[in-house]
Amino acid sequence: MKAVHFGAGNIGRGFVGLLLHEGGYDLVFSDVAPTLVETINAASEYTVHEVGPGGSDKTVTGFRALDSRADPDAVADEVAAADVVTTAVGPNILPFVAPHILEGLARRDADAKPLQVMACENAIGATDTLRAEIEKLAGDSWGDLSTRAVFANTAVDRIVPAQPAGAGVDVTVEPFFEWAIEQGPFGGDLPNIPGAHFVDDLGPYIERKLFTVNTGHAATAYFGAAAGITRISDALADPGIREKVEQALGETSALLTAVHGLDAAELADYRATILDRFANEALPDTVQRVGRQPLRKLSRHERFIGPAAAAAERGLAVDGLATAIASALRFEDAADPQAVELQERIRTEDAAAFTASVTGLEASHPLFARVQEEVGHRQTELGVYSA
Ligand SMILES: NC(=O)c1ccc[n+]([C@@H]2O[C@H](COP(=O)([O-])OP(=O)(O)OC[C@H]3O[C@@H](n4cnc5c(N)ncnc54)[C@H](O)[C@@H]3O)[C@@H](O)[C@H]2O)c1
Ligand SMILES: O=P(O)(O)OC[C@@H](O)[C@@H](O)[C@H](O)[C@H](O)CO
Repeated sequence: MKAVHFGAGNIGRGFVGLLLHEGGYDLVFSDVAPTLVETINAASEYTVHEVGPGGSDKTVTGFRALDSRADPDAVADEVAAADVVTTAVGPNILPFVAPHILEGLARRDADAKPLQVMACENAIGATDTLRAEIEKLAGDSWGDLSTRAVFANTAVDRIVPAQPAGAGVDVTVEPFFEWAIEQGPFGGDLPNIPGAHFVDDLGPYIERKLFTVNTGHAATAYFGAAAGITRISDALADPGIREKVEQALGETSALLTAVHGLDAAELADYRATILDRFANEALPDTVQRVGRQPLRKLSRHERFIGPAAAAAERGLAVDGLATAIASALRFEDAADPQAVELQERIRTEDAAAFTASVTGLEASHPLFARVQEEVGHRQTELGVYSA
């Protein structure tokens, strides 16, 4: 069995690649970073170091890597002959992966089993987004090609920090992981991924994950950055920060109970487990990595505005989420183009226009005025004019 995985970065090697290897797949990584591709091809095995309570080392073998910019032809051939294709490139990169999958489907034997495609990104419906990109590119030819692949949404959860320079292909990760996958699209012929669980309705799983793990993580990062803290575990060790993160997560849990009927006591346990994971001192994770791309994180269906908007529509509390959003508006990182753009725009756009374009909220939405108010506070703090 063969799996082609796009994005040989942190989660690609430290989670998706590891589980596919354990499931018996030969692994072909496809990436656009030539040095990373070379380093992977120079190694015959790599180690996934799980650090923290219960962690152990896992060895991955049977892999190689391709540079999809230098050798798109080889990537298409690998996709044509693969059983599974996965991605972990970032939701904004999916349009650049789509042409490779489409070309692979065009070259695929029409009698072969359908290719099983799963995007493993932190976003609701990421595989649907990838499929839509492929369909758009294919145009009229999609009618024939669509039978050559099945597409399943997934929710992946494992914290994989940025790896230190010199680590080679090895990856340091937390021991915890969870991978939930929609099972309907496979028609009973499930991919062999040990430890993954297949579910009928992914909606509650992806929302529970994104609006708890990722809301709490990003809130910890932005509160931590505002306090001059670098490590996520140090940020959460600050009682004032922890209290604010817990307040925001109390609100997202109330929403998940209201929308999906999730049990409040089980959600409390889930939150406690997650905060323990953030507090893992053995994991060298930073507020810069977790807070990266703040414009994406402040967009309409993401970890802050998504749950806060839905909560406001139901008349549920949003004070904790609004405080986290206010902190996100203060995130600065000269090495992160979105953080630079965020700070530039907050200095130059009026509060209402900024709120509308960054969050995607309509001015009439019950959350709009609250976010606009936080934008105004930030502008006052910066001494810039707000209309
Ligand atoms: N790191 C985590 O803890 C974690 C956990 C769950 C989900 N995720 C999600 O996984 C995705 C990747 O995150 P990451 O932390 O591994 O990031 P990363 O930056 O470590 O890895 C991304 C990789 O994608 C490669 N890439 C960029 N453009 C590409 C292209 N066009 N084709 C192929 N490869 C390309 C990059 O070179 C890089 O190696 C994101 O959507 C993230 O939200 C990350
Ligand atoms: O990858 P992002 O930028 O969407 O979010 C940063 C982190 O919160 C994220 O990578 C987590 O570590 C991960 O989602 C844990 O499963």
